[in-house]
Amino acid sequence: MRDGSGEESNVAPSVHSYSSRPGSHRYKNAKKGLPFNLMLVGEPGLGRTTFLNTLCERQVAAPAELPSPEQAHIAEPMRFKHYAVDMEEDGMKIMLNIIDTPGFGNGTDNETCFNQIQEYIEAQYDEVLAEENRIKRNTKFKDTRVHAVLYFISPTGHSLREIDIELMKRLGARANVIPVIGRSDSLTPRELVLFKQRIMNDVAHYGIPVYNFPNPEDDDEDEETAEENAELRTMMPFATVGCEEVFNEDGRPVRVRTYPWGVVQVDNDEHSDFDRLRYVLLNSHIGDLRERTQNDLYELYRTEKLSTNAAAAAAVAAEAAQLRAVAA
Ligand SMILES: Nc1nc2c(ncn2[C@@H]2O[C@H](COP(=O)(O)OP(=O)(O)OP(=O)(O)O)[C@@H](O)[C@H]2O)c(=O)[nH]1
Repeated sequence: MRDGSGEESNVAPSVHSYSSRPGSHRYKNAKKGLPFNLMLVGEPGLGRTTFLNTLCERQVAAPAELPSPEQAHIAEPMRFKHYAVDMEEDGMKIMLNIIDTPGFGNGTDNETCFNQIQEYIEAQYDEVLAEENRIKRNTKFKDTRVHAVLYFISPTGHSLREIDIELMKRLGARANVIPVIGRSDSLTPRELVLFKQRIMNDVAHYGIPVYNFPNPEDDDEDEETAEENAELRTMMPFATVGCEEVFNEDGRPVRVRTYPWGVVQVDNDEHSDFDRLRYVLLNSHIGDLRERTQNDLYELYRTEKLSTNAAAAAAVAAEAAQLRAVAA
C-alpha cells in the first residue's frame, strides 16, 4: 500500500464509510458465512477488473495481459473467470464468489456471449434442481446460483446500445441484473445525471427487468427500508469508479484517482456511487438478492423446466401409445 508520497504505508485497509447507514446488520445471521455469487459483465476496458479489486479491497485479479500489436485484432472468445474471496463486512462473514466474463462484447457475434452467459446461469439452477431430486442429499453441496449480475454500461453519455438492451432483457428473467456505469468519472456531474435519466427511460421503454429494489407497496417493509429503497431506485444505474491504490490523507486511508486537474475519491458519495453500491451488495441487500434468486427466479426456472419436461414426457408417451396401437 502506498501513501501520497509513493512510500509504503501501514494504513488499515478499511476505506469504506457505510457502517452507519440504515439497514446494516439486517442480514447478520450467518455464522458460517453467507455465500454470495456475483457476476460481472461488460465490454473490455470498462473497469470490471479494477472494480473487482476495489470491491474486495485487495488485488484479487491481475490486470489483463494486453495482446501484442500483431495479435491485437484477434478477438478473444468470452470465458468465465472465478475468484473466491472471504470477506467480513460489518461483522458478517461473506463467502464471495465472483464470476468475471472477460471477452464479452469483443467480437461482432454477441449472440454467442448472450447464450453462454444465460446457459451458465441456468446450469447453476439445474444443479440445484438435480440436488433437490436426489434421494440422499450431498451435505457438501455448494450453491453456485448467481445472486446478482452487475452489467457495466459504457460512459458514452448517449443512451443504451442494442447490446446492453438485449443482454439485460435476456438475463433479467434469470438473475438480479443491476446496471452500473463503468468509469463514470469520465462524465461531468450534469452529464451523469442526464445519462442516468436516459438509461432509465430506456429501461422503462424496452421493459428491461432490472433489479429495482423491492417496492415498499409490494412488500411489508418498515419505513426506514422503504425510504432507503426509494432513494436507491433514484440512484440507478450506479455510477462506479474503481481504484486499487490506497493513499494516506491526514492519517485516513482514501482511494483516489489522481488527474492533473484534480482527484476523484472512490468512496466519496459526491464523486461516485461505488461506496453505496458496495454497501447494497455486501450488506443491506445481500439477503434480498439471495432470497429473490431462490424464491422468484429459481422457482420460475424450476416451474418452466419441469413443465417442459412433463410436456416432453407426455409427448413421448403419446407417441409410444400410437406406435403400440399401430403394431397391434
Ligand atoms: N477513468 C477511469 N479509469 C478506470 C476506472 N477503472 C479502471 N480504469 C482504467 O481503465 C483501464 C481498464 O480497466 P480494467 O479494470 O482492466 O477494465 P476491464 O473491464 O477489466 O477490461 P478487460 O480486462 O480488458 O476486460 C485501466 O487502465 C484502468 O486503470 C475508473 O473508474 N475510471
